[in-house]
Amino acid sequence: MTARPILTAAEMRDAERRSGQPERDMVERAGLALATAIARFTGPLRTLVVAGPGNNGADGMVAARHLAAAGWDVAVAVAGQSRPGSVAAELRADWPGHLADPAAAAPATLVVDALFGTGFARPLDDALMAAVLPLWSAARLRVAADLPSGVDADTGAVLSDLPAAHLTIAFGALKPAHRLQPAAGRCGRVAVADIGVEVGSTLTELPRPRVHPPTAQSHKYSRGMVAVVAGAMPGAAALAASAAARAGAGYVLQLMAGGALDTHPHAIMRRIVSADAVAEQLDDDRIGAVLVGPGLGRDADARRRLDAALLSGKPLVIDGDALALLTPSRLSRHPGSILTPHDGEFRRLFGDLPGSKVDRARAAAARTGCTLLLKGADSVVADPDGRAAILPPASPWLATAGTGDVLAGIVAARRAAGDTPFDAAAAGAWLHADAADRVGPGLIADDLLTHLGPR
Ligand SMILES: NC(=O)C1=CN([C@@H]2O[C@H](COP(=O)(O)OP(=O)(O)OC[C@H]3O[C@@H](n4cnc5c(N)ncnc54)[C@H](O)[C@@H]3O)[C@@H](O)[C@H]2O)[C@@H](O)CC1
Ligand SMILES: Nc1ncnc2c1ncn2[C@@H]1O[C@H](COP(=O)(O)OP(=O)(O)O)[C@@H](O)[C@H]1O
Ligand SMILES: [K+]
Repeated sequence: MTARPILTAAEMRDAERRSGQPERDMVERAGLALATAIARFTGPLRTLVVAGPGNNGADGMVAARHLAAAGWDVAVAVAGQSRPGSVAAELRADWPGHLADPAAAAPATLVVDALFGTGFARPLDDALMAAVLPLWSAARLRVAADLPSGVDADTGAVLSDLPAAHLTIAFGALKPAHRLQPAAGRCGRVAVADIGVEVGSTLTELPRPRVHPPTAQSHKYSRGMVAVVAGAMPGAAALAASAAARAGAGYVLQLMAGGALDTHPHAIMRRIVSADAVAEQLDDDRIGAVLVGPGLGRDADARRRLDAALLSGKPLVIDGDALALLTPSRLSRHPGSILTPHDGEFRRLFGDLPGSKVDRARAAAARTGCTLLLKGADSVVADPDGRAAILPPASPWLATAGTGDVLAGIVAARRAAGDTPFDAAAAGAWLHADAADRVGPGLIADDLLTHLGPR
């Protein structure tokens, strides 16, 4: 499946420039797409379009014209001065009705937020905020043109705390703020409208992965063998090992420091081995990926197990406790590994890096030569070659202990099956979120296991 591109504000402006289309034409297309989407979303409602001074406002003015022409009861409020001669100024001059000040505008059932889009990355000033907040609050339906006003298109930061949109029509392409939190949570449903601009980017939305169903020629080792190097906490490692098996690994070997050998599922080969014996166990050509971290512990014994995993020369997935025991310079000696930190683990390793979550993940990938799967409500996958992808919003019910272990197991299964590090991390994140959707509210990590796999 092709992945939808995600463009920063600057990349979008570039794409618009390169398209060679007159600005007015693009604004007309954007405004028509906005009006069409609104009319598809709802029947005629008393509507207030709040238009800013730039092209985002211009899009709103065009949408107002189309909705009014379709017989809707549309009022327009305008904020700020449009640059004389600009498309927005022309459209304001052409509006046949009254152009209200937002502070004096009457509330309406539907508010179209066409204040600011990609051109604006500051909080709304106090007077404007005081004027529009009651309008947004009173509306039963809020539709944002391109982006909800008050969010930073590139970082997903919320700069002005306005009530969330129910629907956002993104023009030309998704922007990072449609997928990065907290802004993504302010967008409601997001639809992308074609405005005749060709778009492409090294940043995409994370697409549904291809499944690798077994064939008549498959055998358990050809489907991928995963070794899980565990330590003090067998529960976390067992979740990861089970997830690897459910996600399609043909053979899963769990190397433990202790605990009960005879636990479910019995399909997993469990061995209690001393730290000294881990290297020997991993010296097996059939092993396609080694997962280290879930349930490893952080003591001296854990360090020796981790060393054995790192020195195995196998494709690595490094998670949890293993990340706590490592440094960026040590990780950079194992390029091609997949790192799966949450925000806390990431900060401990790499400090407070500047930029968006995508920028941070990319910087860590470049520094270590590893693929980053930076988890959270807006998981990001970034490769050292600069490619990156953002997972569409996943179920917040994933915020429960052990779900990260399950994710690491899925990623390891995909890596063992021959996916590249980037594809394995991306597929793992997608399948994990998909399993969470299938379980539904109230999930615990164990529930994900029985919902992994192709639909
Ligand atoms: N650039 C293009 O050719 C196209 C742009 N489109 C739309 O245009 C948007 C981007 O347009 P713009 O780049 O004009 O920017 P925006 O309309 O997003 O916002 C920038 C405007 O805010 C004003 N502004 C800056 N600081 C301010 C402050 N402190 N208080 C009040 N106003 C302030 C600026 O003067 C400027 O007019 C996109 O999000 C999209 O909706 C689409 O119509 C497609 C074509
Ligand atoms: N609010 C949320 N919305 C969506 N996904 C979330 C949210 N919080 C956590 N997740 C996901 O849940 C998993 C949690 O992993 P992690 O933090 O390692 O937990 P644990 O170590 O307990 O398993 C990750 O895949 C993360 O992306
Ligand atoms: K807007």
